[in-house]
Amino acid sequence: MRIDVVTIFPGYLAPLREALLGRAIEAGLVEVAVHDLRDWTHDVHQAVDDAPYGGGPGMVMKPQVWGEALDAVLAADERPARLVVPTPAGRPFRQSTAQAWAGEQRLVFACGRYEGIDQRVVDEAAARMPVDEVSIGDYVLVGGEVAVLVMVEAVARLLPGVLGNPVSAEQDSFSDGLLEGPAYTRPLTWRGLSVPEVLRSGHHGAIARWRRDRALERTADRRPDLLAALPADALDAADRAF
Ligand SMILES: Nc1ncccc1[N+](=O)[O-]
Repeated sequence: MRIDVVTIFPGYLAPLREALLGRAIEAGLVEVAVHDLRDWTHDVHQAVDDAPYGGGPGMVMKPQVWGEALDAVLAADERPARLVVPTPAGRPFRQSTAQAWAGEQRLVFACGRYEGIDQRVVDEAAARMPVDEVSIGDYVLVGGEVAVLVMVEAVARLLPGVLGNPVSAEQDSFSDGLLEGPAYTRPLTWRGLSVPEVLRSGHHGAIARWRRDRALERTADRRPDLLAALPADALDAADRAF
């Protein structure tokens, strides 16, 4: 997969080259190219924004600059691309979104700052490629760069070979619609607190049942909305206690 990010703060995306993702890039599992939007300005001030039509606070990013930038970035590789625009006004980004995007050959992220990007950039792009305006949460960040770090990590870890043990991608929180329950490792007792007996029993059936009960309990407590959204057949008789 090739990932391109267009931003006025390329330095914000430096963490993409660290750790897990850094190794995936070195292994050629994913290519990442970060582009400075200002490279496509032509004025001495390298202006990327202007006052909003209709008035109101803040500035809107100019369509001409974005149009030239996206044309150039898209032309750099013939693989079909999906354009992703992080925005608080977007559809929610979920694990299912990450799973869907993991099948893409190319993702191009357009990081908006200020009050966003002139809508015509998205509308014009949508005529020639899939475009997703997505939000990582109901709070307002200063720009889309942090959201891109979140989304790239969520997608890249699903790519074959990126995670050491791929099974854990399936057993993630959300992959079965429930939150993950508590996890424990050595020592057996720590500051007077012991690991639940069942996890040391070697009885895989009981362990699986205990883990599901803890996941159901935690989901009912912290995310009742997820429990309510589960398909009817997702809960078996033993689950219905929650
Ligand atoms: N929440 C956000 N705030 C600003 C830009 C992007 C955002 N997002 O969630 O993608």
